[in-house]
Amino acid sequence: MTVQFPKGFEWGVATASYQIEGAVHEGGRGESIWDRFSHIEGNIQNGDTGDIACDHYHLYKDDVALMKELGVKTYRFSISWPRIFPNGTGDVNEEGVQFYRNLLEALHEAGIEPAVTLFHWDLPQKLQDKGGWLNRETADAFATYAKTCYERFGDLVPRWITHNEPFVHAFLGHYFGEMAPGMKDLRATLQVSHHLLLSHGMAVKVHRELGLQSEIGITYSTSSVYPANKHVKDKEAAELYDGMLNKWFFDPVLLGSYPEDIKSRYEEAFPLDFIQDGDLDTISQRIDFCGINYYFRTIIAYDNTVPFWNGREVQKEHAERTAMGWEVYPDGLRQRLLECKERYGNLPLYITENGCAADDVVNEGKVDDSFRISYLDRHFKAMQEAIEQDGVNLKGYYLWSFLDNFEWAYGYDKRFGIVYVDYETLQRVKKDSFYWYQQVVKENGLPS
Ligand SMILES: OC[C@@H]1[C@@H](O)[C@H](O)[C@@H](O)c2[nH]c(CCc3ccccc3)c[n+]21
Repeated sequence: MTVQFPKGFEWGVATASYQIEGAVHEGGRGESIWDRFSHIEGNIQNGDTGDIACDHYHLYKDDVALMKELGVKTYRFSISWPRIFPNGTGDVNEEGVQFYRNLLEALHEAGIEPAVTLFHWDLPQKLQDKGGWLNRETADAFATYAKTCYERFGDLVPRWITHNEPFVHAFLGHYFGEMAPGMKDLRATLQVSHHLLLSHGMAVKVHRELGLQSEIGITYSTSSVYPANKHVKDKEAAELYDGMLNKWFFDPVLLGSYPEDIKSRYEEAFPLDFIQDGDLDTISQRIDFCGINYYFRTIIAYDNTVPFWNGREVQKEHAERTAMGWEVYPDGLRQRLLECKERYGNLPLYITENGCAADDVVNEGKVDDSFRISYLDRHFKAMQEAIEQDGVNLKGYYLWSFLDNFEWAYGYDKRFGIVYVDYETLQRVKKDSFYWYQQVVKENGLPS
């Protein structure tokens, strides 16, 4: 018995601009915060940068041809804001517009539907110089950038995603400090996260005002959060961590309010006075779908040395892990999808990212990545159970990632692609998982 998906389920692949494009000084592109951050000694493993990456900027036609061979219905990628507005605002860079029109036309020719992410962390440096997302005016700049993209590309884009993972950009970029712009300040982090969500709402509003036929949503990083054991302290800590990681970002958009339990703890330390009247109405504009990026589950133990959410991540002994050290836990995906349905109702969901890093090597022109095939197979089974048994309104899946690419602070060591990239020659090599996924797409299901 094969594992069958509903008719019309959309199979896709995903990438992001800074991670694959390269050509950072070409086509009129302005500097982004990731150009600045990756060129600071010590920030990125092996001193890697996105200067060349997969050189997708020059090789996009070959990459689209590979996607066509793969047979996917849809392709999620991000537009680099500093290619459209080199200074963040002001004059539009026509060369940048032309690059994305060329890409969109190649996808259209190939019969592949684009899902375009407006912001996947590569903020124009000029805006960062004026405070970045700490500055409420960056939300206005984002709405102008979004409007320009709708106007220039709207005829070729059926699906828009405002933001990729506001939690990661806010917390890893402004609290934990391991991502651009490399800050370590919780109050700043919460102000950034609010302005990210506000800009999302403003961009949705503009989309509706233009009366576009396309659909629009937002993509969240997410994880199902489990208490380390049955103690009430661990359960409370898991609740607060879930509030910090998930509810803080999902609730304002889908319920129109911040979660009280974690909000009151933050307010004990500082006023959340960056939240202005009317902001939550703007943020909670109706959206057409929600994107879910799931990779692993999270286990939390009570730890009162951790401020605000009093919990720290603990690792399950002897768990199966990917090359990122992330636990392979497919049931956590089903759990998280069900939680979303139960808390937010049954709005359409897409898995906008899922996949795994593995230590892939090329051997006589082939890459045996059976571990990745096993990871994907088990997550597809969990998705299918969520649809068939839990009634989750899951409409599609974007595999992270189409190509091996620049894995942020980890550089190029971590390979997530179903297509291997030789960074010396930029040659692409189809991994075994490429052929396996090609079959899944063709059959709309798994051989059991
Ligand atoms: O790490 C693999 C990919 C990145 O290459 C993508 O650019 C980014 O969108 C992305 N997000 C995640 C998950 C991040 C996460 C952090 C903390 C909690 C839950 C999820 C994994 N990935």
